[in-house]
Amino acid sequence: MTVPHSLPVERQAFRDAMAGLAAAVNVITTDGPHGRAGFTATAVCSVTDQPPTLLVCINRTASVYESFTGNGTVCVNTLGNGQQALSNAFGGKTPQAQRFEGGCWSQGVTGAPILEGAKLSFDCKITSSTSVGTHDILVCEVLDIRQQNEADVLVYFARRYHELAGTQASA
Ligand SMILES: NC(=O)C1=CN([C@@H]2O[C@H](COP(=O)(O)OP(=O)(O)OC[C@H]3O[C@@H](n4cnc5c(N)ncnc54)[C@H](O)[C@@H]3O)[C@@H](O)[C@H]2O)C=CC1
Ligand SMILES: Cc1cc2nc3c(=O)[nH]c(=O)nc-3n(C[C@H](O)[C@H](O)[C@H](O)COP(=O)(O)O)c2cc1C
Repeated sequence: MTVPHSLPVERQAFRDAMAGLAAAVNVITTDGPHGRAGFTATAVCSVTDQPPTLLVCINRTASVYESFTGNGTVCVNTLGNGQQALSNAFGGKTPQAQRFEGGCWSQGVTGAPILEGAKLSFDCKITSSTSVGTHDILVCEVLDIRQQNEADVLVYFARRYHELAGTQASA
C-alpha cells in the first residue's frame, strides 16, 4: 500500500484539531509505597472487556509520573456536573496534598483513592505500559467498579468544560 506523501502535522495544528474531540474528564489517582498522587486526564479509553481493560495516557514529565508507575495502581474517577474545581486542582501546578483537599476519598481493592461523588470509579492495576512520544500508555485491568445512578457527566470540549444533563446510567 502506498502512503500518500504529505507535510508533517505541526504540534499546534494537532492540538487545535484535538480540541474538537469531546472527552469525559477524569481524576486519576494512585496510592502505595511511591506515594499518593493524582492528575486530571481526558486521554482515557476502553480497550477490551475480556479482561476488562482501559487505558490512560500520562505525560512522562508530569510530577506524578513516578508515583503511578511505582505503585502500579490507578483509580479512574469520572467527574460529573459541578466538579470543574476538582479537575482544575488536579490539572497541574497545585501541590499534591492540596489537590486532595477538594474531595472526600475512600479506598477499594487496590488502595488507590476513590472519589466520593464521582460518577464512575474504575479501580485498576497497571498490567503493562508503552511509551509513545512524550507519553506512556498505561494499560489498566479493572478490578472493581463503582457507579452512580445519576450519570450526568462533565465534558471537556473546545478548551472548556460543558455539563451534560443527567440520565439513568444503566438505561
Ligand atoms: N493528553 C494530554 O496530555 C492532555 C493535556 N492537556 C493539558 O492541559 C492544558 C490545557 O489544554 P487545552 O485547554 O485542551 O488546550 P491545548 O491547546 O493545550 O490542547 C488541546 C487538545 O490537544 C490535546 N493535547 C494537549 N496537550 C497534549 C499533549 N501534551 N499530548 C497529547 N495531546 C495533547 C488534548 O486533546 C487537548 O484537549 C495543556 O497544558 C495541555 O497540555 C489537556 C488535555 C489532554
Ligand atoms: C482537562 C485536562 C485534561 C488533561 N488530560 C491529560 C491527559 O490525558 N494526560 C496527561 O498526561 N495530562 C493531562 N492533563 C494535564 C495533567 O492533568 C497535568 O499535567 C498533571 O496534573 C500533572 O501536572 P504537574 O506536573 O504540575 O503535577 C490534562 C489537564 C487538563 C486540565
